[in-house]
Amino acid sequence: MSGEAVGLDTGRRVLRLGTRRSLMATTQSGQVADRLTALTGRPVELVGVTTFGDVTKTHLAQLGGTGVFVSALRDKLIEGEIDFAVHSLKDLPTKPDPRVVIAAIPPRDDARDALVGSAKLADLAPGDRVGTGSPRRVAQLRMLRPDLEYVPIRGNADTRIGKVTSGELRAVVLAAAGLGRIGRDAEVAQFFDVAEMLPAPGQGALAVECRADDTALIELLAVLDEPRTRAAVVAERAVLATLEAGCSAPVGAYAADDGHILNLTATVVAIDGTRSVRKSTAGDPAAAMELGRDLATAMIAEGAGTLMGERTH
Ligand SMILES: NCc1[nH]cc(CCC(=O)O)c1CC(=O)O
Repeated sequence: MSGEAVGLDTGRRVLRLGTRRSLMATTQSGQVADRLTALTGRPVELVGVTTFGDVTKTHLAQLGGTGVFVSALRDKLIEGEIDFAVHSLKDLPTKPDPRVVIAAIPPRDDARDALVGSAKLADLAPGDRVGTGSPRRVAQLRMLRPDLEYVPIRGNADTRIGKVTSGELRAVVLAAAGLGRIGRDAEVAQFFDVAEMLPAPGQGALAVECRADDTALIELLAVLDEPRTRAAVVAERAVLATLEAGCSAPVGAYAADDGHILNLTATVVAIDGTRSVRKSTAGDPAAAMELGRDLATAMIAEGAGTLMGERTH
């Protein structure tokens, strides 16, 4: 989409939506843009932004910090070059940035992890090589299949799937939502039930972010918010924040409501897959934050902190 900005009339000018340039990012940004235009009549223009996470060759888990995909978009927001941004919620650091607000959390896509390859996990042969760059996935996969070889990989989903096609790896594990967004979900051999492989907190959900002082836009973007998804991801992220873990920690969490009660399950798994702490709880969606925080506190009492500590040297 494109169009002329109309002076200072914030009620009319084209809104600039900053997006990473990957197919996954432009697809999810485009969907949010179209939905916003459909609901409000406001035209939206996509503005491509290159992020450090897109150009670095460093393995993500070695970057040490969270939010490598996020900071470049936030910088553009603060500089006023874009009006809002769409992030994969699981890439957002739990530490709030006072300069920005999450103005909306749209309805969640598929939260599950998926195996791309020629066979289901149970049907792979001992020693088969499975690619994933995520300690959370490796730790949980090792619990299910300790006899496979787990190979750290990075790059966009296309690159990762290419390693299966080329025969370098037997399978790779990716987020189902991302595969759907790039039109590769037909290549999935197995969707992991959330009970056997807990997703990353916020997986499959998006965050629509704008400047904290842009009250008119905050009000406009609220039309995209879905309270049920928001409650679920608030609970999941409260687990992560209370555990003081980042997006590369072996922490899984998933919450969903049954119409009344929010059910939350979370796990911390030692990276070698030999030990884990896993707990579930349920409560009022209006108290999602406390639900997540209290569950994490109970997990820490059962040794979750020690398990996470063992992933670093
Ligand atoms: N960390 C990269 C990332 N961030 C969001 C997604 C997928 C989409 C989502 O979970 O919303 C992915 C790729 C993956 O984990 O396979």
